[in-house]
Amino acid sequence: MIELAAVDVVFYPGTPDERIALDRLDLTLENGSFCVVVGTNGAGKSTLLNVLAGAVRPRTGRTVIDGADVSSWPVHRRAQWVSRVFQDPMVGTAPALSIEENLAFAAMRGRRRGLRMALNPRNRAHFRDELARFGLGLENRMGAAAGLLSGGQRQVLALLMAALNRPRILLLDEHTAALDPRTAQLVMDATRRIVAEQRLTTLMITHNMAHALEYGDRLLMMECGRIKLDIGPAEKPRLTINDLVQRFGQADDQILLQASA
Ligand SMILES: Nc1ncnc2c1ncn2[C@@H]1O[C@H](COP(=O)(O)OP(=O)(O)OP(=O)(O)O)[C@@H](O)[C@H]1O
Repeated sequence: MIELAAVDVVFYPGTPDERIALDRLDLTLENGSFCVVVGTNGAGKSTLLNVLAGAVRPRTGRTVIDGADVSSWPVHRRAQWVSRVFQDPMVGTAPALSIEENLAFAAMRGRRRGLRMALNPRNRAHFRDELARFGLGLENRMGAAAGLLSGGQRQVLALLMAALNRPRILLLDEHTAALDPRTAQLVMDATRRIVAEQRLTTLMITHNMAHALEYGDRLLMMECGRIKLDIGPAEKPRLTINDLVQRFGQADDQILLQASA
């Protein structure tokens, strides 16, 4: 279970530029929950993910993962439990390393062993099987540098790397926003499969309202650093885009535009 309790994040406190990014935010995520996070620009969504990853240290509050208080753990220590896929496909993979080396690095995370050890025949066979499931032919290019892949292929690799060691929480930060619609669909389908197969506790930020409705079993709407709406598994399947706009009281141009896209 993931718990955030009374988490406050304020940038530039006490100055004219003060920004309250998270406002005494409480959140509990059950294990295996696939939670979608929506909200307007500046609502605090990325800050929420940054707090969970340890990239932003809150002014107050606690972050607890499966009973362990990780509030003071830096990013690298949390990396064994927390995986993240970013919007930019170039961020999650090392371009000069081959596909299999990238995967081996991901497999090594949090363990004291060398790259060569992680590139053993058993792991290689596992990487090949996992890559083959995407249907992109990447399993036949395992020695190719990741930098030679398309953005969509790199994002698939980043997703596979993020999920490889079954993290305690998977953070998806608009991970399909930079992809063309067809590739975005492929990555979303892969996301759904991986999350379901491994029962990964997942938080996914999206500005795509169709994705917000279609994926996940819980939906959070953030506004001004708070959770404005929290829709659970019983209610979410029945939600429509019109419901969302009405219930959020938000005839917001951005949301309406993306809903109709
Ligand atoms: N590193 C930072 N330094 C200063 N202010 C920041 C920083 N990160 C976020 N903020 C501010 O905190 C608030 C929340 O930002 P955040 O990026 O979490 O919102 P968001 O919901 O992810 O927005 P978007 O949808 O545009 O990505 C905003 O007012 C933003 O300007």
